[in-house]
Amino acid sequence: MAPLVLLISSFFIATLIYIFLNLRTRLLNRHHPPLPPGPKPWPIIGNLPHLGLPPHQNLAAMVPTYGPLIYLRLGSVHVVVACSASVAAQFLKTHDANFASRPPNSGAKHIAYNYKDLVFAPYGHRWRMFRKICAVHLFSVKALDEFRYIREEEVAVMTKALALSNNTSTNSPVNLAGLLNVCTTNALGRVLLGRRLCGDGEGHADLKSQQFKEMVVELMVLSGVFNISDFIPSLEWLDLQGVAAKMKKLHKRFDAFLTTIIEEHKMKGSDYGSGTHQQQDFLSKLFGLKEDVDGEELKLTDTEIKALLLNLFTAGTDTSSSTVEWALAELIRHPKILAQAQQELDSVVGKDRLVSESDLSQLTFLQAIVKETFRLHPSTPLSLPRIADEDCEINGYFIPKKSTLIVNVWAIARDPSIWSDPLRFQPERFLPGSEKAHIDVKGSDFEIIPFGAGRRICAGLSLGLRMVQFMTATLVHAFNWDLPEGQLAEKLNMEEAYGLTLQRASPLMVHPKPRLAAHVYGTTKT
Ligand code: HEM
Repeated sequence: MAPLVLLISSFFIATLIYIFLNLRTRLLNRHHPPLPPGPKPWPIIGNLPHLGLPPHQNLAAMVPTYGPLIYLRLGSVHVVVACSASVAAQFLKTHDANFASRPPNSGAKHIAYNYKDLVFAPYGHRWRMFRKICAVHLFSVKALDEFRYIREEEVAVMTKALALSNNTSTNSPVNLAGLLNVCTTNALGRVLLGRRLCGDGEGHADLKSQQFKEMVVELMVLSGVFNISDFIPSLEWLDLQGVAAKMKKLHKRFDAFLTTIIEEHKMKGSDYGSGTHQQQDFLSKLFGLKEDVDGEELKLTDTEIKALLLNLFTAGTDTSSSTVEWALAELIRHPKILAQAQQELDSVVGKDRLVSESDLSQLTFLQAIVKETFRLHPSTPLSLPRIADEDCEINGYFIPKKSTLIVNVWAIARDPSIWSDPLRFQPERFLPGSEKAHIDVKGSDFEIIPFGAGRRICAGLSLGLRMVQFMTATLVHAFNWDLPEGQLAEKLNMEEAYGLTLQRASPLMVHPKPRLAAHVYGTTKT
């Protein structure tokens, strides 16, 4: 009986909230400029049914009807969606200080240690401290250069695994995403913890690493769900989609994993490195933190350390590896572009060694390919949401305090009023002398903002960009690419699966064919 009473009273409360919100909206519209246009909301649930799957595509489809600034009411929450570069710039540049925090959500509560992390920390002291620590010890040019050898070693391991896959008698195709993910996770693992997380990097993954990858994928899928309880808090106790229960279970697994890592690390001591490389890993640096040069307190608790590691491993692996997978899929579909990129690489690097990170600045065409991939396949198509601290006005529309801001990065980068032939993969548009030659992906050109923009722009932009460019360059340079027998390049499935990150609906299965001198791959004795 009790659950029925609770259910009825929850709906009663939700109905009262709905009536109150309707009244409030009318009152707001009387004293303020109007809210932005948007589809008519349903009672109680508001526009939740309008989101559909995948939401970034459905929201983009609303632009011709409502324009580039759309208002939705999701349950009891005001939501505004920015779907053009100029509207995004209004929010993330002109009014960025007002949108510097993230809205409350079940993922932050149940998975990210109840907002004790960096990604969901409210704008303030803890967030600044996390950003400062990461900026100095992980993402500065000095830190990136210090750990360059690790990324180069891990990419070489992946290259060897791909070359070896070509020698096997089974002739089964390789799941490229799997190896790319192992590569990014191990490169990050060695920088953060001083050790690999996924087997040996050559595809012989152990059970633990398989479980870790599954946890990251599950986190992305759960974080991408529009959880009804986030929008109708009175229904939270019902957990209608079962999302909270799954999140709590996942959190327990992550926490056990991270607690073991921290305890093992404390026992092992802080020194890491071999041969000429004697750097301390990031975790050891975190343990040693006390205060910075300005005397500001920078000491982190164990919970904060686990929350930060959780952020870095989840935000920093899948995003980069899936972007490279999309890049390769586009290049396989466009053999002329692939050949042109290989020509550039051969002339800069030659055929007697692998690409090194120091080559990247000379690879203009390769960089254009990476930009074009970020344009068509941004790894977080709806970026990460922000929340309005105060009421404000954008383009003559009223944006109420506590509105959630969604920036449709995916739609902006396909806007036909900004991009010519927007659905075509055309890296030349970014080459010197072309229409978009000066456009970059680092948050100041709002036509293409795969890393977001403003104060909460991606903390790992410098690493993510380097890693994507480096892995793409290596794969293009070291191999020609065949599809499994019977599959035609022009018919390659380019559908998107839905999650917080933009995965391919069907993983890219390939046969890599080495094209450099044999000794380069490390599979033969020189
Ligand atoms: C292809 C690579 C990547 C892409 C496309 C990407 C994209 C993004 C986006 C769109 C945001 C939200 C920005 C906003 O609110 O405006 C974000 C935030 C974040 N990213 Fe990335 N990311 C990538 C790689 C990385 C890497 C390698 C790391 C770290 C190892 C990382 C760590 C973070 C963190 C910590 C935040 C939260 C920042 C904050 O709230 O202050 N990301 N990323």
